[in-house]
Amino acid sequence: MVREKGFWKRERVDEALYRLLKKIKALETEDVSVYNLQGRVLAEDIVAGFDVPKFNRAAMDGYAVKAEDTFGASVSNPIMLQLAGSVEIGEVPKVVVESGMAVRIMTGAMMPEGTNAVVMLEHTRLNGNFVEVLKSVTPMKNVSRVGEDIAAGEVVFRKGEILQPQDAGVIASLGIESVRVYRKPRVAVITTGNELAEVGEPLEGAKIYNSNNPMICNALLEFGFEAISLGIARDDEEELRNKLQKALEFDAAVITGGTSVGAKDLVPDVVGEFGEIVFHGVSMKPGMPTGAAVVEGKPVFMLPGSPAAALLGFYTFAIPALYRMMNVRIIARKWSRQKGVLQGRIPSEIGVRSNVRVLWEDGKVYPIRISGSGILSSFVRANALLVVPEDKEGYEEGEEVEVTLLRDVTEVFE
Ligand SMILES: Nc1nc2c(c(=O)[nH]1)N[C@H]1C(S)=C(S)[C@@H](COP(=O)(O)OP(=O)(O)OC[C@H]3O[C@@H](n4cnc5c(N)ncnc54)[C@H](O)[C@@H]3O)O[C@H]1N2
Ligand code: MOO
Repeated sequence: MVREKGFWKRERVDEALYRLLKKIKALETEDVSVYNLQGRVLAEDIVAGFDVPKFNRAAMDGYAVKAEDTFGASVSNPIMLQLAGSVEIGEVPKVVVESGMAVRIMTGAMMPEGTNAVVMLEHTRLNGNFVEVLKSVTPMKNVSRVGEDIAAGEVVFRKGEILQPQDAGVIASLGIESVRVYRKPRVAVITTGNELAEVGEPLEGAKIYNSNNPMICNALLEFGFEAISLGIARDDEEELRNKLQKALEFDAAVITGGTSVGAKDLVPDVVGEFGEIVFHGVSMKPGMPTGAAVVEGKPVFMLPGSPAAALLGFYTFAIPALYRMMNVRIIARKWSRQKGVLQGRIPSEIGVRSNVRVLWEDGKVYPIRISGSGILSSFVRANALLVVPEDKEGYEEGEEVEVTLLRDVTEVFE
């Protein structure tokens, strides 16, 4: 059957997309190793089973001391403490420190019993068996305390997060080997047209090379989806049916070409035999003849053959629909620049470029309080980076700043 009826009724893009998304369900979930989580959508909340760090540990190289022993120490008034040994990193310290003693310690090592602060190496002088303390420390100074990064019982990640390298780091630090994520859609790509030749074949007469298929496969890879090229279907109903049947073994299908009103534009009719056409014809340029169907719950995208229209149709409809299959809507993309009003002052040292981790939410930018280099959770509590350049002394509360997103900002469907 040839339609040759034109697009008198064209639907708005957002309405067409809304109706399509309502008809798509999430795929099933699977357990994936912490080594392979990049870009996967979390299907469960993750709760910390224990405190991170699990023990008080040194945050600087230097000497573990009782802070009270150092009170009043200065360069002009050094306080002498007796060197009582050293703590090896990764080992439970054997020394018990009493008043008047200091123990050599490295960043990350467990604080020995009896100590409550670390004097940085730069603020000491070794003198035989004695350590001269040149600067006093307050209790817990240069100590990373139990649960400072993550507290036991805390919900560290919520379902619907698109996982990033820092998340894998935090998940591993909690001793979790694998997590439940949505399966990634596997998408079949068919390009239609009698004029198409596959790259590698000779180009004869009025033929052109099939550029849409590699383009769409790469666009799928760009977002981490699996692409399966089913090659070219000639403008023949039977051939289209066969290819579509094969495509339906996967989770979704993208077909380009044959969506318009010409005598050879068979795609909507053939797809319509298999399932429900949700829309066909949208008020968008280029891409007016774009359509989508749902067949056995699987989306089938009918993109125009014109390459630029095909790619725009793909980004506009296929990307949101494929993320819908992983139960999320993306509100803002990773690495995008966003504006927001700063909710706290951010000081920065002149001459140093400060990478301040912040939370960007509803047009507001919140500085993340704990952001030392050892605190990986700061990269999870934050979703954006505010760079203070070398020549700036920071930003004031209330200033409008521009941040770079460190993760996709998402919303869950179910
Ligand atoms: N009378 C009308 N004619 C057309 C209309 C219309 O409303 N009324 N719409 C136009 C618009 S807008 C577009 S877009 C195109 C889309 O047509 P189709 O989706 O049917 O695409 P084809 O006719 O198959 O091809 C269009 C164009 O793209 C080239 N093509 C196709 N496949 C590939 C491929 N895999 N790689 C590279 N290039 C490809 C094809 O050779 C054509 O040049 O229709 C207008 N016509
Ligand atoms: O609407 Mo078509 O502009 O050429 O895709």
